[in-house]
Amino acid sequence: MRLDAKALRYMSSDDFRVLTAIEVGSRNHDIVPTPIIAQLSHIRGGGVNRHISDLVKRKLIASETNSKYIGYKLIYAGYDYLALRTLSKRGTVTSVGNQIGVGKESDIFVVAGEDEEQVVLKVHRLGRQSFRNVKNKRDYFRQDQSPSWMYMSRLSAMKEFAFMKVLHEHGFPVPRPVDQNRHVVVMGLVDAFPLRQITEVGEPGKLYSTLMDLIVRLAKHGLIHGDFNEFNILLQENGEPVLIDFPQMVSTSHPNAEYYFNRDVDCIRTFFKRRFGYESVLYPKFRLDEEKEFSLDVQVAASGFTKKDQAQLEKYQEEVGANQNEAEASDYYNNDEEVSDEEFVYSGDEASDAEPSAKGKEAVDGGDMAGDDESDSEFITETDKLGNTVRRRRTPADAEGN
Ligand SMILES: Nc1ncnc2c1ncn2[C@@H]1O[C@H](COP(=O)(O)OP(=O)(O)OP(=O)(O)O)[C@@H](O)[C@H]1O
Repeated sequence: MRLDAKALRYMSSDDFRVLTAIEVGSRNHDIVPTPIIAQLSHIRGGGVNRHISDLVKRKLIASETNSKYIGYKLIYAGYDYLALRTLSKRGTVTSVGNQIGVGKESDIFVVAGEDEEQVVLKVHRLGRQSFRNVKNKRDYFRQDQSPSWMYMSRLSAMKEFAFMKVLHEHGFPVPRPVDQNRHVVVMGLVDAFPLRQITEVGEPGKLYSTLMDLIVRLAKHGLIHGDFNEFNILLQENGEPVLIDFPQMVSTSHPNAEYYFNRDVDCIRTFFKRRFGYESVLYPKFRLDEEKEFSLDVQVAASGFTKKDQAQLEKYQEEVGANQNEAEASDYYNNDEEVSDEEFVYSGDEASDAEPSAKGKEAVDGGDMAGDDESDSEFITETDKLGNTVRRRRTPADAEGN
């Protein structure tokens, strides 16, 4: 995935007006005809054609023909540009740096934020891993009938940001929420390793209790993570966990709340047994009569991420099987073949019906998802300050011997 921020500088404000006009026009048109683009961008005459062909060349939009006319639509990169431009105007992103992660449905970058501080930029890309699973995928492409992938990615980013905000405000260990626009979330950079990469901890019992306490504390606040596992928990050097990803977070009043709660608990139990040989007879049980301290689920709904949004995302997750436990699903994702971003068109049509699939986490995590294979030279196993054995990706600093 490319997120070539340098190219932002070479975009004129008219280029952006045309790009924005296509975004706006997409609400009512599968493919936006040139006269509408001219009208929405207020660029008259031949000017608009020049900008359009420029944007096509830069692969920010794609041209498409239907039975009546030739029109244009945004593709991934174009949507990225619009979000980046907004974030940079707000000053929450000042330059784009390196990609540090590829999730199943996101790309993660470390970028400079306000005052040059390093922050994480997460670009949501719903649909990337799931084309082959979706039963009614055509529905997602027809904007007039149901949400497009672009829209779903935006909802997913809104959800992540809304939850991160309320959780952060209530002292939960999550990254600091910085900003959100379209399908992009900006958050604090957490200096930690995913639990998935930790092969040994000093006191597994202590960490186990901390994590179970976190599950219970969330429930007391009206929430269930729904995907509480070694991929979504980062472990800091002081031994404290940070939750980074909550795509499936649901209210404790959700009809399947008990199932999700138990699955979170089981995930941790299974992981601790397998990875650290640690087992405990003590583990939390779901209790609806639990005295709720807060109803964060209600606060999230009030924050702008509505119940309707939540329901739409849930429908999507059911369709693609995304509410499958991530650890169980990892083998499946590893088998996906690589796909180029250009092939992935958001709204649409026949052309987007090809089946691009996940790059999968392996693009960044190396062989990690496939198992515990330590032989990958992309990775280093070392001991951190707390005596935990951790496995991490090699950086240029390692090559320089720093
Ligand atoms: N705030 C952060 N600070 C540091 N690293 C982060 C942060 N957010 C994400 N990462 C890194 O990026 C990786 C992927 O992030 P995340 O789990 O949010 O993406 P995702 O698309 O939801 O991935 P998946 O669904 O495959 O787990 C994480 O495992 C972590 O290594």
